[in-house]
Amino acid sequence: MKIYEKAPAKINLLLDVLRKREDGFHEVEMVMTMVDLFDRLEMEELERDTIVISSQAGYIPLDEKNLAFQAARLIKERYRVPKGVYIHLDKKIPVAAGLAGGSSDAAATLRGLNRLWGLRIPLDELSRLGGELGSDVPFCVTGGTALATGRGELLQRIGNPPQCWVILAKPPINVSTADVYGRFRVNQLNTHPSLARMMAAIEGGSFTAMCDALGNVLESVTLSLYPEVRQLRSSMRQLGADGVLMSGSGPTVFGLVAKQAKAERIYNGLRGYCKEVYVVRMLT
Ligand SMILES: C[C@@](CO)(OP(=O)(O)O)[C@H](O)COP(=O)(O)OP(=O)(O)OC[C@H]1O[C@@H](n2ccc(N)nc2=O)[C@H](O)[C@@H]1O
Ligand SMILES: Nc1ncnc2c1ncn2[C@@H]1O[C@H](COP(=O)(O)OP(=O)(O)O)[C@@H](O)[C@H]1O
Repeated sequence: MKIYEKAPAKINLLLDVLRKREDGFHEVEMVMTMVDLFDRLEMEELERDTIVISSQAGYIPLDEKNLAFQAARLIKERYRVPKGVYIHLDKKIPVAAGLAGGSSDAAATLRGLNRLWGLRIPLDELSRLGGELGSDVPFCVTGGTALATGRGELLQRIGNPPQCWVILAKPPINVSTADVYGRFRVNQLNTHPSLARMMAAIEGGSFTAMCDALGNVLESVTLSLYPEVRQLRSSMRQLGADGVLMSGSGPTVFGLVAKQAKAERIYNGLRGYCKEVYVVRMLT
């Protein structure tokens, strides 16, 4: 039997870091949501007890370093499934972009294999299992819009953000999340974004208030390391985006606008010097 699973990209509408923990991770507060830019996974059961990954993308590992491989191995071992699986990843989400492409592939693998092997694992259990693979995986398992705390694995579902268009632009550099967190110093921050304002904006359905409440403290690291990200952020703003922010540890910058025509104008303006630009919507 063959099954298909979609793996959407995420953006962080708010990302605050509260402190560095003893285990090396950072305690965060994040408001995360999904957008309609997807990787597509095809999974087929194998009688042979092996995990095989393929992809049209030449720039990701296909061995045990692949997060989909790790997800398949984890669920197989934990639930003692004596079967194998072939997983094809049709990659559309840019890699190492701050859009959680790998984490979402891992999450889609957990959801897909739960179905393929008839395991009937409840979604919250699957989400907890995802936490063993990475901090963003639990959110990617459940999707929607959520407030994520802890190292990102503690989730509280919140309402949908006001509908709008999202322009994603990724400069041609790869950013390591570990490196960005490693360079981050919480005591060098002058301000923190207001979670209360973001929550009120979403609850009240106010697009303008949501744009005003956007904030990501990791910009302090990535923007100073990579001037091209800072430049892209300014261009997005100059071209008329109502809200602009870097997603996660970067380097993808997103712009929010209410009208499709404006999104298309910004897309055309950016395409001149940025190859990877997408116009998407938030998934509600
Ligand atoms: C920054 C964020 C925001 O959503 O996303 P991306 O930019 O990766 O998309 C996440 O916090 C990234 O989550 P994820 O990519 O799953 O990170 P992990 O694999 O768990 O961790 C990679 C490394 O980042 C650091 N890390 C991660 C999460 C966290 N709360 N504190 C940390 O210090 C650790 O050094 C860890 O070794
Ligand atoms: N299925 C996958 N898709 C993308 N990257 C993957 C995958 N599996 C492992 N990786 C590795 O994970 C790292 C982070 O990739 P990604 O999840 O796209 O980053 P980010 O969380 O910043 O968006 C990359 O170095 C990549 O080689």
